[in-house]
Amino acid sequence: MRKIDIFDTTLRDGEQSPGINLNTAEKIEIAKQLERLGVTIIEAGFPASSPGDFDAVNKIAGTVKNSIVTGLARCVKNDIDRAWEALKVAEQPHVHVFLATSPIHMEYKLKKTPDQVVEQAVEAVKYAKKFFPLVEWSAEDGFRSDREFLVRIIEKVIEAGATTINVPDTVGYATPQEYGDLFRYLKENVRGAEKVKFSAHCHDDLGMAVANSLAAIENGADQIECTINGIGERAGNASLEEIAVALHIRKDFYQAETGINLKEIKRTSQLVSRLTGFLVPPNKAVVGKNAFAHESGIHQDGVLKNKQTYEIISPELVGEGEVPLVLGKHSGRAAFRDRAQKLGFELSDEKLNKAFEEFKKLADRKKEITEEDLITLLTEQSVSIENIPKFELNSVQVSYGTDNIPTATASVTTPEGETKALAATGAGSVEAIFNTLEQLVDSKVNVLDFQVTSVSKGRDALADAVVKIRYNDVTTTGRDSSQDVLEATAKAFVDAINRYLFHEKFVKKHIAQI
Ligand SMILES: CC(=O)SCCNC(=O)CCNC(=O)[C@H](O)C(C)(C)COP(=O)(O)OP(=O)(O)OC[C@H]1O[C@@H](n2cnc3c(N)ncnc32)[C@H](O)[C@@H]1OP(=O)(O)O
Ligand SMILES: CC(C)C(=O)C(=O)O
Repeated sequence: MRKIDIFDTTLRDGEQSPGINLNTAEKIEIAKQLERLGVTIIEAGFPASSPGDFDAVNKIAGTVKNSIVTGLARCVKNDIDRAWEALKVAEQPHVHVFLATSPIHMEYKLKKTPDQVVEQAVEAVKYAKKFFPLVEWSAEDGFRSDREFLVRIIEKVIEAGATTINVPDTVGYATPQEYGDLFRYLKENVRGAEKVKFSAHCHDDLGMAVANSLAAIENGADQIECTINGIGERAGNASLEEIAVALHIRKDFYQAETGINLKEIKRTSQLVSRLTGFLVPPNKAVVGKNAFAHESGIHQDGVLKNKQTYEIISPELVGEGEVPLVLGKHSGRAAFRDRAQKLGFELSDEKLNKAFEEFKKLADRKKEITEEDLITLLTEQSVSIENIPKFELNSVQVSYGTDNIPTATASVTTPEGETKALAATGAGSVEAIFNTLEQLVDSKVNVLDFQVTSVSKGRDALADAVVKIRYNDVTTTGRDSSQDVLEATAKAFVDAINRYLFHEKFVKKHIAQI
């Protein structure tokens, strides 16, 4: 297995994301977590850029012991001096100097000829070498640079003492094949290439940063520069977590390992997200909330039979806790049964099917089915009155307005199989429902108590209604739930009547026998 060094630049290039501004304490917290994660190098900042960055780099250099700490510097003496001031306390002082090598950057940005750029790079590396044992030199916009010029300048900076050569795709323009090919070309054509590490640094403008980094590895790169959650300038950098996990899962193909403690990945991602305020998209590979969540019935059925049918990464690998199967509108019976059993419900097939039908109806209307929703649905089925002719509520409709008399219309199927519909008014919507249903069950019903509570949180929460009645001298309590408060109320009322029927048919008989 080849060892690939992970150079984390979350605190430097990552912090260049518009909208991110970390203070020293936050940077130290992230650096300590990166050390736990096992990255080889932490780029802690750009010491010459501000007193705050200087302070953060200096404190991190004095704190972190198990990863190399580096800082960025232009090919300018003052930048290198500031970097040395900040980094001299480090265990293995390392500096990262850079200079652009593409025609467009040299001509328009630096306003220098290629010869002047070579001279400036060499001088800077020589100067840095006076202080730092480890000097990385980056050819900024290296991918868009002329290959022969790259070979020339890289040979010169190696002679000047550079220990790592970084060839960035600064603007995220490369394709994997081209970027890989560039690494192969440089490794084959640069004199002294075997004396240094070659590093890749990719941006995600075309969404290819990770693919390009992996292509560089296939073609001889020894180090990858990347960030947690892929944050960074513009569309960001290559995601550290994706690269580390890809190399691990496909070690059969890449034959390379990073030394990253994969179990720390989730925690690191969450910390960076919290401190930067950059939320991780739910569908983000490896660290997204949905990265291990299976929602569709066919997938869930497969996963229950054998996880590997649809899961190439186990959540535990990256320190993610157990991820329950998502129950939603695309789920099937297998996942529903599995969750019901995990929640401790032992339902007959008939009751389970009934609960599943209710669940599907609810899932069509509700974005997220919570555990409380499921428990409510399953409890209803587990205590439901089976095998007796009973009332079924077919529909209920309420007309309400602040200036109108509330009117409810309801339709029920009676225990005898007859469909009846009626309308009645009331002082409020609930009373109108009760008055209508009372007429449909043909006898006086006293409502002794009535309560509605919400089962879960949010504006689309399920409503749970409880209605206690006195009906033909028997007291029963009905309960039902629905996303709509009034529908839950009507169903709970009908449930109370059915419990009376159950009482008459079974309980009374049972009492008479004793
Ligand atoms: C690809 C990358 O991500 S590179 C890193 C980018 N990161 C940053 O720029 C963040 C920190 N930067 C800063 O705080 C500031 O830009 C500073 C402190 C570095 C410099 O600030 P200023 O002195 O005001 O210069 P300004 O940013 O306006 O322009 C950059 C200057 O550096 C020059 N320069 C750019 N890159 C390099 C380099 N690698 N080596 C030497 N000079 C460089 C530019 O040509 C320009 O010079 P000019 O002023 O003579 O035209
Ligand atoms: C400083 C260099 C490595 C950089 O960030 C880039 O080229 O994107």
